[in-house]
Amino acid sequence: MGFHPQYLESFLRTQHYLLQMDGPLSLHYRHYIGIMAAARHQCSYLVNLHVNDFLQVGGDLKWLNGLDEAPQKLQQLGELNKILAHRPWLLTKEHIERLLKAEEHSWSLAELIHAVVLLTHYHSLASFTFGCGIMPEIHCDGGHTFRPPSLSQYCVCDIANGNGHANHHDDLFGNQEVCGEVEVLMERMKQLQECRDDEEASQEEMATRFEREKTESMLVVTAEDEEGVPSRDISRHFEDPSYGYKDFSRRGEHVPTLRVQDYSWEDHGFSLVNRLYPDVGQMLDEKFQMAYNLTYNTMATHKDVDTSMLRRAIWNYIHCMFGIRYDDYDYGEINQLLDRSFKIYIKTMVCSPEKTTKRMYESFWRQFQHSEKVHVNLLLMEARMQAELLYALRAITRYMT
Ligand SMILES: CC(C)C[C@H](N)C(=O)O
Repeated sequence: MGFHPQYLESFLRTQHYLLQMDGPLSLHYRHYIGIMAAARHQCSYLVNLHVNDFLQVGGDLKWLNGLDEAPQKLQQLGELNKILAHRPWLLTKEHIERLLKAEEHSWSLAELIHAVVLLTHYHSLASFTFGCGIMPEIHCDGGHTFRPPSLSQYCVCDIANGNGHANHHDDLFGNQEVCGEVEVLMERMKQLQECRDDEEASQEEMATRFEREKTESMLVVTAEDEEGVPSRDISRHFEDPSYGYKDFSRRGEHVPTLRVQDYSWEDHGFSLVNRLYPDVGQMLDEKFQMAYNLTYNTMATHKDVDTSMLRRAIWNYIHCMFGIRYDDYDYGEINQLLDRSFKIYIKTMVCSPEKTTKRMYESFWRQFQHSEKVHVNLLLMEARMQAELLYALRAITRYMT
């Protein structure tokens, strides 16, 4: 994240507030919820971090044996954790009610909002972590080091010699298709910009385009079908493998549409969070805006480019996978701007981040900078967080009214 200091600041401020500052939940609960959320995606890196923090603030070692050794109140959060992580559109006010009316194990509304924000924060942070190839340290289970792809263009000998340019590797990477990738993309953006003005699609046509993109996004195959090697670390105790994104995408379940007109972060979610957990709504809002608007006006080596169309396509594609529709957006643009290998990366990173591979990371946008790929990861992470939050907050609103 250090590539994007402005964003990093906003991220750290929010995270610090959620974990350390005054809030409805006790400190060890906060870290434990972080562990639960990261474990949903088997993210050992984040699990390890929060296990340490959990113990440091006096958390009970026993709880780390698994959710069933934690207090009933936390156990009840397990269901919400699962649904939020994999099929948030299935959340209903009944789920909320069960948490709020559980007699002595009840959650207060404020506690629940705090928990929901933590869960969505750590689900999406797990996406970012895997998306950037961050692994536990080399001495830990599942750990190995990460070499930035930009380095892979160089020979170790070049670096040792202080020879920064990949001269003799140019032919290797210089095949035609990869070479023109950025220019082709820029040309498409230009064309779309021009067409926008003279051709208005009907409401129906726009709705059809959304549905088509949503259905297609479900069919994007994320990873080789083999199951991952079960990890031996702590996260296995929390994870219920019977429930994942894959289950429903395989069965081709229908994802209902949430129209942003009916429930949006700006008009609905934001004020609900702010009312129940002051300041956090504001911080999240700033962080979303920061990620959405962040630009350096560059495309690989090209400068002074307006990239808003491309960034919007990425953001809206993620929301589209979650069934969230913006009536005024033409989803036809997505197919023009995001190619297959990019979609595979996006879907894997957002829906089953633990399946992201180095190869997937390297296969998309090969001419772009490493920092630009991290930038993509920020967009994916924040869009995912907002999507999950929207569904959780909508269920809470429905319960309250
Ligand atoms: C994600 C990238 C397309 C972002 C681009 N480099 C920009 O500064 O806007």
